[in-house]
Amino acid sequence: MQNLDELYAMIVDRKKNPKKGSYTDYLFTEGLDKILKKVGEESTEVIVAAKNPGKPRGDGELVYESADLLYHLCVLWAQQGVTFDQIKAELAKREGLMSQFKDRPEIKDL
Ligand SMILES: N=c1c2ncn([C@@H]3O[C@H](COP(=O)(O)OP(=O)(O)OP(=O)(O)O)[C@@H](O)[C@H]3O)c2ncn1[C@@H]1O[C@H](COP(=O)(O)O)[C@@H](O)[C@H]1O
Repeated sequence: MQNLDELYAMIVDRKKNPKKGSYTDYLFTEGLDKILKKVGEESTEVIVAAKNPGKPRGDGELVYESADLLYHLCVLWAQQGVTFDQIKAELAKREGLMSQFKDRPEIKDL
C-alpha cells in the first residue's frame, strides 16, 4: 500500500535518481510546462468524473481521476521544490483558522 508520504518520497527519489522508462522521469525531463499541462488535464478529468458519475469506469471514476490528480500534483510540488511537509503544515494552520468561524452563524454560508 502506498500513502501520500510514500508516493511523494518516491517521486522525489525519481527526480534525484532518474530511472529510464519511468513515467515520473519522463515528466521531469519534459519539464514544468508539461507537468502543468498534466495537472490541468487531470483537474478537468476530476470535474468531468464528478459531473458524470459512472462513466467510463463505473463508480470508481472519481476515485481514479482524483488519484491521477494527486500524483501529478506531487510531481509539480517536487519540480518546484515544495515539500509534502509544507503542504501538511499549511493545512494544519487552517485547523485553528477555521475554528474562528464556528460561532459566527452570520458567515456560516461562506
Ligand atoms: N501514482 C502514479 C501514477 N498515477 C498516474 N500515473 C501515470 O500518469 C499517466 C496518466 O495517464 P494519461 O493517459 O493522462 O497520460 P499518458 O498518455 O500516459 O501520458 P502523456 O503523453 O499525456 O504525458 C499514466 O501514464 C499513468 O501511468 C502514475 N505514474 C506513476 N505513479 C507512481 O509513481 C511512482 C513512480 O512510478 P514510475 O514513474 O513509473 O517509476 C510509483 O510509485 C507509481 O505508483
